[in-house]
Amino acid sequence: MTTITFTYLPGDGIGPEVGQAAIAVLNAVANKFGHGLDFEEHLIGGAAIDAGLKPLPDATYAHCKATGAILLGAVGGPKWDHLKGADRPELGSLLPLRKNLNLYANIRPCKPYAALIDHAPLKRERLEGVDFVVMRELTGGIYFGDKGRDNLGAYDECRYSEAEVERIAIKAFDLAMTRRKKVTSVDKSNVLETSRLWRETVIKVAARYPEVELEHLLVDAMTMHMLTRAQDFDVILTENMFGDILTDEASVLCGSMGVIPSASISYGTLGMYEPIHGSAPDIAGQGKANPLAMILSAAWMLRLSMGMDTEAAAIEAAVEAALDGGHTTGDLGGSLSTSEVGDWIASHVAH
Ligand SMILES: NC(=O)C1=CN([C@@H]2O[C@H](COP(=O)(O)OP(=O)(O)OC[C@H]3O[C@@H](n4cnc5c(N)ncnc54)[C@H](O)[C@@H]3O)[C@@H](O)[C@H]2O)C=CC1
Ligand SMILES: CC(C)CC(=O)C(=O)O
Ligand SMILES: [Mg+2]
Repeated sequence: MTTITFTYLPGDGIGPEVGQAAIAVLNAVANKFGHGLDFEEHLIGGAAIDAGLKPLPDATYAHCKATGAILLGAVGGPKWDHLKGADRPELGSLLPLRKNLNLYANIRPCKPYAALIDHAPLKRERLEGVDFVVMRELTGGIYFGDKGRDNLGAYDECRYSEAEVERIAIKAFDLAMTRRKKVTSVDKSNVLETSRLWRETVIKVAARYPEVELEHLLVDAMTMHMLTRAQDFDVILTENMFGDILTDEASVLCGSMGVIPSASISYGTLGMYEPIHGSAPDIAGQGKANPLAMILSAAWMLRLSMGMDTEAAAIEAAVEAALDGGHTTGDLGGSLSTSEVGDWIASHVAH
């Protein structure tokens, strides 16, 4: 019997709500395919702080390292906003987890579901045929630089080494080779030195992939191109902060923040899987959160960390069926609660 083994980190806000829905779906997958399900739930972020622990408790990190497969909800929220530096959930738990596990490649897909095209706030012709993936660098850049306050004000340092740019570029080009063979690299090389290094390095890596078309765009213009000619993109390669911002924008093409999953990977099967959204304090505790991004993240965990393609595909088919049938939360125009959507998908997987 194969066992689905992972670390479950519900975190804060809607994290535990969408997490519970994903666990229900994973239970259904385990039953349907005759697998064991072995996961431990650990504290992270504000939930850990409230329990009197560090934002990333040692036991949490140790278990993540041991299983090498992590399903995370979200961390942070207004309750912990008064905290400073590494005492904050975001800086003290999520970022070190990504950095210490060397999860440098964050993959975020944008392929609007047919059932949602008329729901999105853009015209149908802007959305039909859209199918791109953002390859976001995740362990470098401004989020990880020296930061602080001094007598002049405040500062956040942005650094990238050539090796950091090269390895994420290789991931993007390798992915493009399995798709439509186009990489769009997004930077701000008209102003930033890190972006100049980024562009030079991407050009060097591109020389090793003669079949792949390479396009460069500046990030400010990219925010416009993404809404006006999204069909032109295949793999979008970008640094940490630009990828963070551009993928929230991509959620507009997909109909909601609640439908885009992500995988954070490096080498081998190690991976952390999480929705692109945050803890959504404005809707937390109300059963309104859309669990699809979390459920799809669980599917990616099965596929990328455990090689369970069939099981992942079963979840993805159930999500598509839920959307086709209108079994959705309010953000997508439906009337179901978070757990009702999770249960609907779990029962679809079970049949
Ligand atoms: N990976 C993580 O743990 C992340 C954590 N955060 C943290 O989350 C907190 C809230 O940040 P925000 O800027 O409000 O971003 P957010 O992504 O939590 O929410 C932005 C908007 O999208 C909506 N939304 C998000 N997820 C949704 C879902 N599953 N279903 C329906 N609607 C959804 C929210 O209601 C809100 O209106 C902050 O403390 C932030 O630092 C933010 C992003 C990622
Ligand atoms: C703490 C943030 C960097 C998390 C975030 O917004 C993200 O990874 O999308
Ligand atoms: Mg973000």
